[in-house]
Amino acid sequence: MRVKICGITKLEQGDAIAQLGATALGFICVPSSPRYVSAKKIATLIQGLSQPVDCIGVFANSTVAEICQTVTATGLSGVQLHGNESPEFCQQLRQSLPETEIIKALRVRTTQCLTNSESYANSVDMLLLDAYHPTQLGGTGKTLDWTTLKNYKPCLPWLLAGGLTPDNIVDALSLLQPDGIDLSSGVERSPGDKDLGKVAQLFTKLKENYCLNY
Ligand SMILES: O=C(O)c1ccccc1NCC(=O)[C@H](O)[C@H](O)COP(=O)(O)O
Repeated sequence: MRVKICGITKLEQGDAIAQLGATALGFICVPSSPRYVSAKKIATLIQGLSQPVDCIGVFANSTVAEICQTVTATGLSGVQLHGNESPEFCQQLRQSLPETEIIKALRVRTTQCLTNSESYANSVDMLLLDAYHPTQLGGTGKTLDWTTLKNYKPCLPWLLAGGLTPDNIVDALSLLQPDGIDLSSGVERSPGDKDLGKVAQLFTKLKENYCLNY
């Protein structure tokens, strides 16, 4: 199972989180976020990591040119689109960045969102389901209604996000079988400042309950 920890802003924390078992680190490229990191900073963070890990840049309603520029400048291995990007936009991005993983985040407001997720089948590699919030795009700490996802079997692999914590992860994974999980505020002290104790607790829970080998 993939485990993505999002909102990394400090090298020592990103490195420690990768060593604890994260398979992906997320870097927020949305300037209005308190977790925003510039392309220059992301490049430094990625270069400083002591072990290989997927490095995902999180964008919201950026242009193809802006995303390509950031990917080229940083060495990101993937991008997560967290705004209102259409399947056509994702297709265009894929043509411009054929080697880069593309994850489309859907902020689930109604069950119609889940049906619409099928329209991304040919334009992205993975889906991420996050909670809807009226004023914030992500990192809200708000959970999805997991029961509405019980029969969700999309045509693409998917990550469960939204308000996951070391305390609720076992409940979430006992109901759902995503291909991976994504956490941000549930493992931090304040926006962008990760709590390594909470990250360690998360991996302990995952190992105890799912026999994960890290
Ligand atoms: O985290 C942010 O500040 C953010 C800002 C703008 C767009 C996306 C953002 N985060 C995206 C993520 O992938 C978060 O990990 C995801 O929303 C889950 O966050 P949380 O509920 O805090 O675990």
